[in-house]
Amino acid sequence: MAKPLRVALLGCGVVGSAVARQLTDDAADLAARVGAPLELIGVAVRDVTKPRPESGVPPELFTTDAESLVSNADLVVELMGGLEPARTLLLRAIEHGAAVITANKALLGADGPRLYAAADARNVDLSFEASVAGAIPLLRPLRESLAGDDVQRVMGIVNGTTNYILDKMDRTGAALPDVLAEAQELGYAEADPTADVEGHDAQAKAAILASLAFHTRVSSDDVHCEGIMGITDADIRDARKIGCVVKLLAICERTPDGVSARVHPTLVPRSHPLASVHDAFNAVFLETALAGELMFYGKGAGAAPTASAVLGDLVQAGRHRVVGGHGPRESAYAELPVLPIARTQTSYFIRLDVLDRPGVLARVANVFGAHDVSIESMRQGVRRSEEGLAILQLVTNQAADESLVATVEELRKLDDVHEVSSVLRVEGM
Ligand SMILES: NC(=O)C1=CN([C@@H]2O[C@H](COP(=O)(O)OP(=O)(O)OC[C@H]3O[C@@H](n4cnc5c(N)ncnc54)[C@H](OP(=O)(O)O)[C@@H]3O)[C@@H](O)[C@H]2O)C=CC1
Ligand SMILES: N[C@@H](CC=O)C(=O)O
Repeated sequence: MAKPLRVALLGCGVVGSAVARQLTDDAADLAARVGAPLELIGVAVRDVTKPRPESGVPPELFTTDAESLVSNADLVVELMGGLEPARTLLLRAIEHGAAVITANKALLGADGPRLYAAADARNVDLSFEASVAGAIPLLRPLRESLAGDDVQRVMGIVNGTTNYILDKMDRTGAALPDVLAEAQELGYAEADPTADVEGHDAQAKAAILASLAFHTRVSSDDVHCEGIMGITDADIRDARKIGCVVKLLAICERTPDGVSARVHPTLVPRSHPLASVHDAFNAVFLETALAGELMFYGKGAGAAPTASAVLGDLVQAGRHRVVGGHGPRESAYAELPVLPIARTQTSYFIRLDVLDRPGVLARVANVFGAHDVSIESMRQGVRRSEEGLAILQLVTNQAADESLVATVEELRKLDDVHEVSSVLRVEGM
């Protein structure tokens, strides 16, 4: 057995506590797998007086001096979250030659290439399996197993909180704010849950996935993002009526013109495997040139599942310290253009409240035709006779998003249209 490896833990919240607990409870097995004991030398937190019995960390190991900690460690595990001071601390740890492990998708989505380059230059491991889809082994397959294949499409549910909320709304009819509170209590939501419900957490994960899948530089700002706060009970009911369920999807595509990445609420047919992803579970589909279709499924959030991914990275990085070698590198990449959402091919579900009068269907259809958008299906809903309105629910065939946006704009201006009451994208029909 080699001499102990010094581990610095930055953060001891939901995930950090579970990692610390496992480092103590499973010390002997982890040491055997690494080939050296993992010695926790300190845990950086904001408040050293906060009791954290669940972590099993002796009180004397807590510190607010994260900088000294990272300068003295062989392995640094960052579970604080946020951009700063996490970025500065990780760069400092790399500079000191420590291998770094992080679950911080916000930081990687915003500034991943800078960290990848720093780790490569210093020849140290930078591992971040837990940053996307929690416990699911997804990034290592992308970085290693599929390195010789061409990934063409990544489509998945990568935020546990919003899946928990949408699934609960679908299954129980509960209201969004009540279910969000539950997701927070269960430890799925980010410290600021707006990152979950407004789609920014999934946006950062989509940037990481697109960068790894297509070996190019995609940052969070390149990812079109819409959250779930606008999803209403009526949307959930409409989805049900047309045999769909609403999911927040991250979709990354390689096209002949470049790459695209987007996150938005999406209608998914109930027959599609993603429709059966319940609670805080995540699932990701990959379509590749050689392997064909692959699906990854598992727990995407929560203390223990996320700790599993972090510890996997820690064991691998520790092993490299003991026997040599290093994990995959990310600083060699193509500079592929990132396409705006306007040029992405997609389908829309549109709900219209129209005046029920002769010729209305033809006039509505003309608007679609004028923008080269064809209608896949149309359903006329219950007539609200006192207002003389009828509800039309239409699903389009695939078209450029800009044509679909223009179609909706023109529908809004049509005299026959009282209101465009819902617009959602559809995938997997
Ligand atoms: N929760 C989950 O299911 C998942 C989380 N992640 C990611 O893991 C990371 C940690 O998440 P989570 O455990 O939920 O977060 P928490 O908010 O529960 O914990 C954050 C911890 O970091 C400490 N901390 C925050 N800022 C500082 C600072 N400036 N200096 C020192 N310590 C600091 C906090 O200290 P104190 O306790 O004193 O406030 C706390 O212990 C995040 O990047 C998150 O996105 C990834 C996958 C799943
Ligand atoms: N808040 C995130 C936690 C994991 O990344 C989520 O809900 O998925």
